[in-house]
Amino acid sequence: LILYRRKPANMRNISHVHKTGEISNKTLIFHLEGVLLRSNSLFPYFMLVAFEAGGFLRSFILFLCYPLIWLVGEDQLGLKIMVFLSFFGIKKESFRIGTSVLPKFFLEDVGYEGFEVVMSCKRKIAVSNLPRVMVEGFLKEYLGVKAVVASEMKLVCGYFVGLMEETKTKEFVLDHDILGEGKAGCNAVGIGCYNKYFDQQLLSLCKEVYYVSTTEKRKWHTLPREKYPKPLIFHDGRLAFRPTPIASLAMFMWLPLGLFLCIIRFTSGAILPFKMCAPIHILTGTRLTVSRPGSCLTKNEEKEKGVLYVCNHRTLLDPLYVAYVLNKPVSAVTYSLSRFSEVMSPIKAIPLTRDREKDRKLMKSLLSEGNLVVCPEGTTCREPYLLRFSHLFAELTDDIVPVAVDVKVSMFYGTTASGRKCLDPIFHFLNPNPVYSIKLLEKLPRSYTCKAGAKSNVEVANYVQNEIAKALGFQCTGYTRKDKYMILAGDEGIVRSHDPPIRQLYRVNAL
Ligand SMILES: O=P(O)(O)OC[C@H](O)CO
Repeated sequence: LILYRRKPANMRNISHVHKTGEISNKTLIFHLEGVLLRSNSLFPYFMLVAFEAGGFLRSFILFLCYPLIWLVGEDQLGLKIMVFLSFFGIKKESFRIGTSVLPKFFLEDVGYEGFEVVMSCKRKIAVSNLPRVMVEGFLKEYLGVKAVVASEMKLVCGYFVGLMEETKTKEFVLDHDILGEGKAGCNAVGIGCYNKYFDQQLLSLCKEVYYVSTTEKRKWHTLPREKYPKPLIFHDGRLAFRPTPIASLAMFMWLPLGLFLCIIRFTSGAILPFKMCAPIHILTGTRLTVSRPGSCLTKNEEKEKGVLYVCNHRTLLDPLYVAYVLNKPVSAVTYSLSRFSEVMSPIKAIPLTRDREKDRKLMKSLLSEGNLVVCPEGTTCREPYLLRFSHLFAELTDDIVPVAVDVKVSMFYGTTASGRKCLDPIFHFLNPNPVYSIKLLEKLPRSYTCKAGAKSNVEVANYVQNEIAKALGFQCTGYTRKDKYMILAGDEGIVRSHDPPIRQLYRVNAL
């Protein structure tokens, strides 16, 4: 039984869209929450805004208000309460969550069946009850919608006051000539959901109207990753889970214990020798899986110096885990290392300058002293993709060992593009069971090196990138650090180089 709040005369069920196949050349007006998203609750999206833009305290207040929001209705007064609590006092200029954080969560909530219908139309107009700043980035970037009809947020001196302007949908559509084709009497098709508010005036502009029932939506499948209209490679924000009310409750209940475990994990890692901190890490719930190449290393190879370990970059902690697995002294070079991380690092960690000559000299001298770990992507990537490998490392030595690194977290991401980088290890260790996986691959064959094999540095870098991708089942891309930061933070990710390291802790004998 399908119940509709209001059934226009020309209304049909969405399942008819496929049968007729007539809408591909028409303008489609669809309701984002009603037609694309499987979940009926908007709370997680506001929780993300509150947490990422406002912090723990703001998200906690929003969480405490959830019973009231639920009572007054998430679509009605509850929406206004969520908007107010999440946005009040946030600076508009620095608000990038709509493009850097929310698209991942929207994509994970998209229903495959609704998505197929929406994407079958070339010209799409989206309507949403959420503020424009939350949805526009996703709708335009991933779905290619022509226009978004959603509320603007009121501003005072560049800050959100937490109130939405009233949306005059029909006027907006007509004024901007979004429908074209002579406005009234145009060839538009509307799709809404029976229990979601979908501007009735807007519907009156449509020749055909389709509705989705909630019964139908419950049977919808999640959109498989390979069907994403564009690969999701970069995203920002600390929360690694969808903050539904129940999941948020779990997070807030976990925090006191999590903080305690985080302090133990962090301080033991920074102060104790690896051999002593390993059992502490295991007891506190961190996991490490290691895989080594088939051919066993000879005693001489184990003691070898001057080996360059080239790994992909998942978090700031990659070189530490590689050092732990190797169980021999190594140094690490890395870009954008915060002073805090540099000081706390239990291995010799030195920031790169991005001046090719200076970096070459630095890495050469470190290799002459011992083994070195380098992450040529130059920045971390959270998804199963590898960014372009900078080829500087390939020129330095022929003794190269690729290392494939992966990390699994369930609550917080230990990386950030626009947040405080010094908190990266703290957030990583705040996870209940962070899992690290290190795969040491075969040393590069002589034929695939620059000196002995006469390969170009680019060929070697690409070869290593491919070997690591194969080992992890990831995809190689040509994206760079600059691309990532332009997308997520709106800058090039250039780090102000600081003075020479004030303190480097040589923990060689700690091994
Ligand atoms: O993700 P990023 O840009 O903070 O990169 C991490 C740094 O390279 C520190 O290892």
